[in-house]
Amino acid sequence: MTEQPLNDLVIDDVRVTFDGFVAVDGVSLRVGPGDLRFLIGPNGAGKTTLVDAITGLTPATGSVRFGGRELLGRPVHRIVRLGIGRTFQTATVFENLTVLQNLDIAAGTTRRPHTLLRRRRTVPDEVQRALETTGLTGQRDRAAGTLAHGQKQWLEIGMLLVQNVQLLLLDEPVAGMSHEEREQTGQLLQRVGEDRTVVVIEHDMDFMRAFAASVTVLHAGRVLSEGTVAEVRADPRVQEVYLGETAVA
Ligand SMILES: Nc1ncnc2c1ncn2[C@@H]1O[C@H](COP(=O)(O)OP(=O)(O)OP(=O)(O)O)[C@@H](O)[C@H]1O
Repeated sequence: MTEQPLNDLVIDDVRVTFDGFVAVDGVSLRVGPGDLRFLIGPNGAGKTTLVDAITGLTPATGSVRFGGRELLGRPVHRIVRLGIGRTFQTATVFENLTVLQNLDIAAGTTRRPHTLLRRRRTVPDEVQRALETTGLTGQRDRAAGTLAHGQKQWLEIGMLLVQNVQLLLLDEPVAGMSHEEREQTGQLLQRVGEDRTVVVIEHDMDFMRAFAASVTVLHAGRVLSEGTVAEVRADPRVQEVYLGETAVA
């Protein structure tokens, strides 16, 4: 096995209930670095709730381990410190600050607030690498609020990279993007996923088909199917669930 077990995400029998309603009903799955796992499923399947459980936003039972460490029961900030980061459907960047300043703040550099706002000659290595990986080098002095929609999402991913995040959980990263932005985002996720563990919640089946290395299908809080894109597309249970929705097959 070439995977580093240390950075495997191992989810075992996770359950989340809201006032007796079971939103996640005993989900188990495993994702390793180098994989690009897409988490798909109809509305209400439990995808976001599962990610909320992993990141400490909602209480859950069972076990979620990353790098061998149990995450369930830890507060959000401690989970972040273990190298776990997520994005939401709407990018959360500081619109009035430049791309560089956003990355600086995410990197937690020790500069004081007033010096953070000043332009500077040297850029820390991890910030430079994040600019290059996300293709934002040419935009570094632009206010984040003036970026195109896709660029804001890439900046948000860059903000996770400078924090040395090893597990990225991305919620519909290409929603609202142009075709070209989707292609670029897919390539970015492939680069990021080469040596990190990446889980992408997605409704866009074309994007999933083009870029997923593996797929987990959730339905009614449970894992319905799992495998390569071809395997889940061929699964009659998946076709049944998606009948009348976006065609998977
Ligand atoms: N805080 C909450 N309180 C009560 N029910 C909730 C809460 N959060 C989610 N749910 C319910 O849990 C179920 C799973 O929701 P979740 O948002 O995880 O689904 P999803 O697969 O992410 O759907 P979508 O693709 O529409 O975002 C839904 O029936 C939802 O209504």
